[in-house]
Amino acid sequence: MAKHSFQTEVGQLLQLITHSLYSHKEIFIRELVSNSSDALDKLKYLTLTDDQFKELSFEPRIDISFTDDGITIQDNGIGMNEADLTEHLGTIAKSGTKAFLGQLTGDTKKDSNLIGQFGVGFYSAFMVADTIDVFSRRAGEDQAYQWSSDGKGEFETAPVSSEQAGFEGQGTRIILHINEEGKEYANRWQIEQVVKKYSNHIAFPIFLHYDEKQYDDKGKEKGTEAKVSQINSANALWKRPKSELAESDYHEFYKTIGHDTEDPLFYLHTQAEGTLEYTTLFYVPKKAPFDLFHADYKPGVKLYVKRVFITDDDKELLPSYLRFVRGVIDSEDLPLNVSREILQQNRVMVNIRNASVKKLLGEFTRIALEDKETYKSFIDEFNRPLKEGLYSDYANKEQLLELVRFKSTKEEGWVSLEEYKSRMLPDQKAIYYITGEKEHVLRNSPLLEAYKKKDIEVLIMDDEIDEIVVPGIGTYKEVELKAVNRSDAGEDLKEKKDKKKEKETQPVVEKIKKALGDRIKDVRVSVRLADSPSCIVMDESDPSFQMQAMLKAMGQNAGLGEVKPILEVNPDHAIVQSLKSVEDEQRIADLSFLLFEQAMLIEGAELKDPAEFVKRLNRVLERSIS
Ligand SMILES: Nc1ncnc2c1ncn2[C@@H]1O[C@H](COP(=O)(O)OP(=O)(O)OP(=O)(O)O)[C@@H](O)[C@H]1O
Repeated sequence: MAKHSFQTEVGQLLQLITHSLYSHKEIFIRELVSNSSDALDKLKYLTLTDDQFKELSFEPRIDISFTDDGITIQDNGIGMNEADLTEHLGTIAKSGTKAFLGQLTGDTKKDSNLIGQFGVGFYSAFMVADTIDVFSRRAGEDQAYQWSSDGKGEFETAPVSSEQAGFEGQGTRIILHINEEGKEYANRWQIEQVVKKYSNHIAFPIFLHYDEKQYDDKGKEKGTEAKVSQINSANALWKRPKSELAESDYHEFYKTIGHDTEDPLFYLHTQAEGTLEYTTLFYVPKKAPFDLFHADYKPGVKLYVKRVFITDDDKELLPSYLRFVRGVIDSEDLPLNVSREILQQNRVMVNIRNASVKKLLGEFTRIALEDKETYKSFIDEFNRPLKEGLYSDYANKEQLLELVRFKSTKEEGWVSLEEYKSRMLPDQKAIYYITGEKEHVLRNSPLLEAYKKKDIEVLIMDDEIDEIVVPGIGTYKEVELKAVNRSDAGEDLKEKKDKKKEKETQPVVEKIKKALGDRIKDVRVSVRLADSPSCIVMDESDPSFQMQAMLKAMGQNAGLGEVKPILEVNPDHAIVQSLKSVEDEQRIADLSFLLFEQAMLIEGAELKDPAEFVKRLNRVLERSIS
């Protein structure tokens, strides 16, 4: 026997599973059955598309039986050789596993939800088993192998004979030597109930082997008889008429294909007939999948052709901004041997994809109108991917603009652009927004003072994607979107009297400009300030502070040079007023720099030279108390 150690993450995950999923022990059956079903799907596909497997006589099935100390689950699917066993049952292939494990809090309830989204798979069986033996033979290979482990850090693999494996041909047999926790499942009724609950609509038959007690005429036990019965309905759920399906059927099926412990937020079942015949069953999870923002996320939609599984690893079945959707696409018109490479150019596939996007966006729109509470939960989780759609799915931009939500200075919670537009003041020229990292910093920004005073609503955009997406929106129903931290948004606020003030304050502006020199791009008289003496804005053509930080983080700031802000000063503020009469160079410099540096600080920007700032501050303070 060859000894192997589990990848560190597997060890951690095993620990967590046993502690967090305690109240959901039964899911081990769902996970093992789902793995068997995947293995059958894979082999079925090969028998239809690969010459090497076309002759294979193959009646896909899953068998569950009992041994003296446990439960056995067997399938005649694709199987695994020694390398597969070591890799698939010794490591976790999912990207971002480390980051995921780092997110866990130690709070059982929260962690069990997170683990639900992560998908525990095979390892969940260690909740109910002291040791697990896996016997497997890969389709097309002669040698069978055994994998054994007690889930405590190591596992062993070895070649075995057909007798030892317990079967001829390809497939996998998993023997769970159950522990105290697992005992309750080692009977016919429990297994039947759990399989019906989660795996009724797995497309392959599941047979249960059990001993039935026999009685004589007098009702006395005379022995047992071995029986086999099929315990699931083995039809693809999505193919059944909607009228025959209850919400609970949809929900349990979701838990199987979505590997989730919770019900979905909502689902959408479409059976299209006509020029193209296909079925789609889409689910939106309650919680965002853990890998939603990982570049190598696992897609959630499986493609079938006439109920034959084709792929679950195609990121193009839906546009990437809808990658949180789980479910099934089943086409009657695609060829079975459609190669995954040409799928994207296939006319049928393109049509199904476009129609699916329309259907999904239509459903989101309906929910937004009819079920505010569900829509809020949806936006809480999926606002950001929807915003990605604004720049990646031009054809549906108008509809996406109605779906995305923002925070606002006028309302608690989420607001839509439509709501904003309906609240605009009669002479308001644009939809105003402010971008930045932290909501509370934005809400307290001096840039908002004039808008507050004039009762103009401003959208608060603290999601880092806003910075990239929103400037590209341009207009919403012919109303321009304008960032208030941009130089030209101030123009809109200007009134006649401001022109006069601008003129009067010009000498002060010149003084400050001279004092600050090349630290700033320009100094201007502000119309946006009410209480604060100064603020910082960026020139129309320059990237904002966050954009600069983002470019820097991505290593793309080379050639950008130093981007300088524009300083705006409040002509009515006492500090600015006082500068009119100050002649002492040092004092002009101190006050000018303090106006500039405080505006930087309030925007959350870093000061170039904090020590100098403190010296200046102290000079001014000293003078004020002497
Ligand atoms: N019965 C089986 N037949 C063939 N391969 C299997 C079987 N069970 C597991 N495997 C292999 O082991 C891998 C790991 O299984 P595991 O259940 O841990 O995760 P998964 O199924 O890939 O992910 P998840 O369950 O979260 O979707 C599978 O992807 C598959 O390659």
